[in-house]
Amino acid sequence: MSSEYFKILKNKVFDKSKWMQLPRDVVIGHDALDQIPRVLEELALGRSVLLLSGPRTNKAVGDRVASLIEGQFDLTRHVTDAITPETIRLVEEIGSSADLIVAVGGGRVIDTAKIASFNLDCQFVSVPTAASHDGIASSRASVPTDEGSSSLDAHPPVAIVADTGIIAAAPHRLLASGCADIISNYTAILDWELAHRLRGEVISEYAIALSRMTAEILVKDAHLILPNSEESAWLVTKALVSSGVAMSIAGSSRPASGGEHKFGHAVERLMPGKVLHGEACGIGTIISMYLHGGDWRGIRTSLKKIGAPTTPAEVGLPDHIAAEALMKAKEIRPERFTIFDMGITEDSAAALIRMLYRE
Ligand SMILES: NC(=O)C1=CN([C@@H]2O[C@H](COP(=O)(O)OP(=O)(O)OC[C@H]3O[C@@H](n4cnc5c(N)ncnc54)[C@H](OP(=O)(O)O)[C@@H]3O)[C@@H](O)[C@H]2O)C=CC1
Ligand SMILES: O=C(CO)COP(=O)(O)O
Ligand SMILES: [Zn+2]
Repeated sequence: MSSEYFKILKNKVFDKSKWMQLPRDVVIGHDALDQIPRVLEELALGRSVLLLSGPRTNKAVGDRVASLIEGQFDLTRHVTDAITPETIRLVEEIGSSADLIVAVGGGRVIDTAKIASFNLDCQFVSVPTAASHDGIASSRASVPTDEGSSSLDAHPPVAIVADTGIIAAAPHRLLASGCADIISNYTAILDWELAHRLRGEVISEYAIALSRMTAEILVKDAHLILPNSEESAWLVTKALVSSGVAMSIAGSSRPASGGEHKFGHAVERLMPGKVLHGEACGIGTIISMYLHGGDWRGIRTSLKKIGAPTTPAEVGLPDHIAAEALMKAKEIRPERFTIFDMGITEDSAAALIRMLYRE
């Protein structure tokens, strides 16, 4: 092995063209939460655990996880209610002597743990309480910033424990949002291939194949995705893990995030907290697929079947904000070339919103 390889190892700088990081243990199923003590013992990373959760999930699931591991591990708990540089720094302070962070919650909690553990040089375990996003297993972390850059290099969880009972009991809106996050892989891939043809951007055929296959399986099984069903929770969680692995293979979020995600990030900036991540990305996928000349009606049908919103109005987003988000999308992470960089104007953005969401 080259000396460069060792230099990379020593400095913990991950050259994503050479180095894929993947989760080690993945436990998905009924009562999976009960496996947490065993998973932590087998990881043997130390006794000091920071348990991180969100305001809602702390009571519902955080308390259960705490009761399973306290006594066996030296436990500190913290509830985080947003993902900002400040909230991440606070987690880093509280967790400065932790051997491991256990993140119990939605995407914001998991991403916070991902970044804090990466910066603290310790591992984290992902305990999703909802199948609402494909960051469950990914090595990327999404953070809104003023510059518009929203995806950071981090590391994947060392283990994932996804309890299908808990995920099935979460509001269906969250599960549908996770499905929409997966369905958006279709246009993310088209954007990546476009950037490859037009700009010579390097693509990963393996990451593309896995990402596309994940979306295809989900769409094929759309009729099985129902509220309050552990089978549905299991299907969607597996898809989210698979999509996260595609990102790890790519070394970027490219196979799962294109123009539809930039639109989603723009919506989040214009109306923070109004629309779930996957919901906004799903709505953006319809426009992106239309512009790519693909089967945008098929995308809309799949989203509807799953119970995900297909129009800005359904999520309380006024048309003019949706049009503004479409214009703003290209300012977000401008180095990521997508179909939305191909000449959208204010007039065409407004016309697209009117036409695609009124039919
Ligand atoms: N790193 C990556 O690769 C990816 C990252 N993301 C990021 O993830 C985030 C989106 O994740 P998402 O989960 O949609 O949003 P949030 O983490 O904001 O969660 C949405 C809401 O759902 C609540 N919730 C979670 N689980 C349950 C449950 N079991 N019962 C009731 N309520 C529950 C949360 O509670 P609480 O208040 O307790 O938090 C929160 O209020 C975004 O920041 C996005 O950018 C998305 C995709 C990929
Ligand atoms: O949401 C993601 C994939 O679903 C991650 O994408 P971003 O890199 O756009 O944050
Ligand atoms: Zn996403």
